[in-house]
Amino acid sequence: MSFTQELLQEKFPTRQAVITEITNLEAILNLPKATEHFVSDLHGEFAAFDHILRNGSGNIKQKIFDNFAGQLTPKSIQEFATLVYYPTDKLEFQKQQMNGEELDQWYLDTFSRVIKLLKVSATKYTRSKVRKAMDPSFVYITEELLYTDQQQLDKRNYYNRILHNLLELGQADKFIVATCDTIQRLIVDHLHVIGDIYDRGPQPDKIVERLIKYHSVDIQWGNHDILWVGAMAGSALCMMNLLRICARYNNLSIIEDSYGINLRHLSMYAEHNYQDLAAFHPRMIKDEQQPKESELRLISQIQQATAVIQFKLEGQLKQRHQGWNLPGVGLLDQIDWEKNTIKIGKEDFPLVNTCFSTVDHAHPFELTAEEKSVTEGLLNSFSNSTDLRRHLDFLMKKGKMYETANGNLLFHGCIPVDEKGNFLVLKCQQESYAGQALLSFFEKQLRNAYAHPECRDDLATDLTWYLWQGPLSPLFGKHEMATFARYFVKEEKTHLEHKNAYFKLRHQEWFCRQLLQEFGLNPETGHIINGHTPVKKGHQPIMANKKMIVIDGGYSKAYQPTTGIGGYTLLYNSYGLQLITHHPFTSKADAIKNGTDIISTKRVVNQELKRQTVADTDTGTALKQKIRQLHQLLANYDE
Ligand SMILES: O=P(O)(O)OC[C@H]1O[C@](O)(COP(=O)(O)O)[C@@H](O)[C@@H]1O
Ligand SMILES: [Mn+2]
Repeated sequence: MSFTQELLQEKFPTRQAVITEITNLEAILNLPKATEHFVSDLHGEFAAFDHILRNGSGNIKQKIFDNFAGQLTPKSIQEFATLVYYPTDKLEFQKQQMNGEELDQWYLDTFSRVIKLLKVSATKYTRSKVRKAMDPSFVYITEELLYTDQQQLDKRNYYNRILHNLLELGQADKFIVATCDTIQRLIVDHLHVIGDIYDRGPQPDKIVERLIKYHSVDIQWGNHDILWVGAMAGSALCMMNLLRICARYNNLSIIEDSYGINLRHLSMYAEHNYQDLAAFHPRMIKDEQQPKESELRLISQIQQATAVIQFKLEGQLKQRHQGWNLPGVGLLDQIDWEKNTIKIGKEDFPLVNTCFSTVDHAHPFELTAEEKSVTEGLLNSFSNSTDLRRHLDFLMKKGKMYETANGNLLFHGCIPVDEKGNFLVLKCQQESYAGQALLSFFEKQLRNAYAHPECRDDLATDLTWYLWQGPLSPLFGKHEMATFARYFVKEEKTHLEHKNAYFKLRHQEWFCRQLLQEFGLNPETGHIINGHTPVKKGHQPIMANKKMIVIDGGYSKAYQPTTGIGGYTLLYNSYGLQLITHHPFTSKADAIKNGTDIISTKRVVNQELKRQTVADTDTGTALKQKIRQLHQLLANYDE
């Protein structure tokens, strides 16, 4: 008997136990496929993300429509939906609007509604799974209410008694909140986050905290997430990039207040060595409060200081890896200090907005003693931040370079290819990597770097930075990042970042099919789900005869003028795939008070010919395998 068989026998020691388990698993196979939810490029926009999780991208509202149409007015439907999304706040709001008998009646109506909604949200799951999704203190009552047949008079009295008791014993609010939470929990079974949780927006830490508590999630890393992982893995270059971006988006409080990393030394150093330069003021987002003048100055100084350290460290890295093709990186040695020009490619360009007083012209990549000590101190503080480490541990645990899920291929950026669609090859230490192998190579190196934060100048640590902006990085997908030129050169042609051929080819069905095959998926039924590149106004997120879906719709407020919307999400339920377009999120207070929902349109991408069941999913494949093993075990038991 194999080891697996022995384990199974221990768990199911009698013939009857095996038969019960087989029956149970067979029943699960016939349940409808549970709903998967896809989001991407959250970029620190916690409130919008939280709202989308709460409303299940419109799934909750849809269930209310389907089950209460004709019984509730559109306004009551919206109010009920808001209660399910934000039960605690909506209850408070409701209690300010009503009292006495009117309020009691509202509670009784609400009890029945939430129970009915819970019932329809639970139909796809086994009783045991539904029970696990409940607040333990209300399991007994909820099950009585869920599975009681109200049509029988005796039972109806019993049911009503429970509801009245909840009210009389002061448990009404707690019960409603618990039930709404369970509905939210059941409405989506699994969440896929296709990268870029971090940078630009104000609260990536709250997003990660929410994900840690979420019932089922996987993450495909984005290039911005890698900056943070890289910083924790000991890459000073990743750390300087993320600090520069935090300054650029006026988000330094994430570092100080959320992650408890003291920036005093950096601020003092920046104040001493840099002037106020408007080109380094933070990018201001519409509707956001302007910082005070003194704050603007300090942010500008910090952005300059971190940018200059970044450019010096880039030069050092370029010297360590001369074989890596890195245009646009470490350009400080291309400056003609007399003429105040820089050579980019073959041309010289005048420099603007310069802030190079700490650069030694003879050794432009060398950090000054103070830059060294600031950098060293910051790296240590990053590594000592328990919350940051906890968050990044979670990203490493739940994250991967790519995921295959129920026939679909999920990754943040691209698979680097040439114009004909051939996979580009990365050579590293006498080995060559391309296609799927390239992604696996990077993942292995990243895990290695993260496991050894004490090694700061080794290949694995430098590769974490390469993932951020290297030309063959699947998470980046451009030939270079023109950060230096965008700060210091006016000519726009130096700012161009050419996208990898992947981004043109992904419009072609044959190409997407080839990629699905490369990752072992069925090109007939699979889809590729991508983030990373905001879908511009007037462009289509669904491409290649529906084989490719790009869901970066711009949660990041800075990118909403480009996309013209508030973001996309994707739902994959038993009927197929639906793409949801969201309006920009206003605020939680607006959602509660005015019932503002942000769903704009829902588009069916793909409709299954036959409703999908668990048997058609990855879980189904695993269950069928288990059923086969149980049948083998059954043969060992006497009848
Ligand atoms: O808009 P900003 O802050 O200047 O950032 C632009 C930079 O961000 C990048 O687009 C990378 O970030 P994304 O992954 O969000 O696209 C670079 O290619 C580009 O240089
Ligand atoms: Mn990205």
